[in-house]
Amino acid sequence: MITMKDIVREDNPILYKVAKEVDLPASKKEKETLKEMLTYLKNSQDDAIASKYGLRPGVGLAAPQIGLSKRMIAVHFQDLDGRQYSYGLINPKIVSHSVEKAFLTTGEGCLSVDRDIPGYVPRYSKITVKATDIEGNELKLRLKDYAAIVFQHEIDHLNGVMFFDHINKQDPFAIPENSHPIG
Ligand SMILES: O=CN(O)C[C@@H](CC1CCCC1)C(=O)N1NCCC[C@H]1C(=O)Nc1ccccn1
Ligand code: NI
Repeated sequence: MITMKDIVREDNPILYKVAKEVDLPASKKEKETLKEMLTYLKNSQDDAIASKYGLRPGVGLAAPQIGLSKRMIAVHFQDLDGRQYSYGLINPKIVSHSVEKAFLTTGEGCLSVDRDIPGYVPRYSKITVKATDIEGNELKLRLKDYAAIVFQHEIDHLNGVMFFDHINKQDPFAIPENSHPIG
């Protein structure tokens, strides 16, 4: 079972590497790991389990965060329209995106960052993601707003990019042009 001790923190160089593509079909071990990542998210959102094991609630997790430099992510959340997303994805790729941007009014955090870093994180408001799921099916997901933000945060981790890299250094709360707030 993945717990907070398995999650690497921002001083770990693995978070700044470009993760390697997974050779398909994924190995038994890779599939098992991806399932465990999804289970972490579900556990972390269950108050009883989260408090019992001291889990920080998360809606997404990328393999580098558990010390594995492989292109695998898990997401488990409902968007603001109540749409449920629960996926373990292999080699996710953003194949197209809007010009328009969006940002969470709360800013962002990260399970690998044990401090609050204030500021808006501008991201594309719409993206299309292609990936392979745990069963080996090719997926094409059209995502917008909160869902688009979560997936971009996770795919960034596969490219060694952290949420704070996107915050405007001069004015962290500057409203990016051609963008809209979420939440
Ligand atoms: O790479 C992945 N991560 O670092 C886990 C992050 C991913 C999200 C951050 C912004 C977009 C994706 C994460 O989930 N969080 N960030 C740190 C603490 C809070 C937590 C969170 O937003 N929790 C949450 C939100 C809504 C409902 C339930 N729980
Ligand atoms: Ni993160």
